[in-house]
Amino acid sequence: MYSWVDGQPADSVPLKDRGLAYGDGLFETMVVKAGQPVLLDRHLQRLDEGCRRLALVAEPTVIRHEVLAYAGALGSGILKLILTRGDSLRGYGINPDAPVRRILQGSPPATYPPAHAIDGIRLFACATRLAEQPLLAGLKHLNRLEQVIARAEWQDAEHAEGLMLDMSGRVIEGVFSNLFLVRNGLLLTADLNRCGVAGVMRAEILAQAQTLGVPVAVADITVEQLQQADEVFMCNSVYGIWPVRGYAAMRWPVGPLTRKLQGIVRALLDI
Ligand SMILES: C=C(O[C@@H]1C=C(C(=O)O)C=C[C@H]1N)C(=O)O
Ligand SMILES: Cc1ncc(COP(=O)(O)O)c(C=O)c1O
Repeated sequence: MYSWVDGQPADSVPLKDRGLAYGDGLFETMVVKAGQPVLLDRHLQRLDEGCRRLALVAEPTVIRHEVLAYAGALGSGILKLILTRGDSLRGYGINPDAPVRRILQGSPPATYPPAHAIDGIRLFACATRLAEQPLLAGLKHLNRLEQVIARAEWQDAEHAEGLMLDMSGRVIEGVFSNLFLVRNGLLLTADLNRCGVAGVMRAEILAQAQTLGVPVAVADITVEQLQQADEVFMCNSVYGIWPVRGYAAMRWPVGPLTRKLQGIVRALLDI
């Protein structure tokens, strides 16, 4: 399906686009089912927060309207929304008059091996560490070189995802997912105030767990805590939940809370 730029069919952006020059922008990747974007409100909420923190002046009503129209035309698949700070001349200085650019791209539904969700995955131990930058932490901004470098660390099919630590050795997230662990009935995910992307699926899982009455915590996670976990799983807004069976020499069974949350998320994503 054709991409749209500022609401019009297009397959290119100007060379002066600041998303290209500096990664000056944000993106959202969402699943579309029967013409409807799944978890749209959460995606738009994160985008709004990103716009606020980067001082990007976007038009939320126009964006929502355009995403819904594009999703309707796509039918089912993956919708990627990119916002950039539009055009500027050479140099970092912002042109306050340049309108934010909206890019919408559609692709076919994701085709991950069903075994990832059924049997669980092994995590590659990424050597690439996440740098701490509270100004950007949590945002899904366009500067994703850490993830690009980390994803190039492994090519084998044994590892479906990689685990990333921060510079201090805290367990943060996957290369394209967030991490949860379960220990003595408590569901724990990493504090993302220094680095990491605050995933839409992570937010949904925290909310669903609270509805189920499961105690949840958002806190720093050490490698020792990971080792002692009863269950570990990864999540993102496209594949839902993948149980984790192994990381380095650590092993975990696929546990009951992982399966329960997986069932809820599968129903949401219709997978
Ligand atoms: C990097 C993108 O999106 C992320 C990756 C996935 C995925 O590969 O499953 C899903 C959602 C996002 N977390 C992208 O370019 O769309
Ligand atoms: C680094 C990183 N962490 C986490 C996620 C999961 O985010 P979401 O649940 O919004 O798909 C992504 C997806 O892009 C990501 O790139």
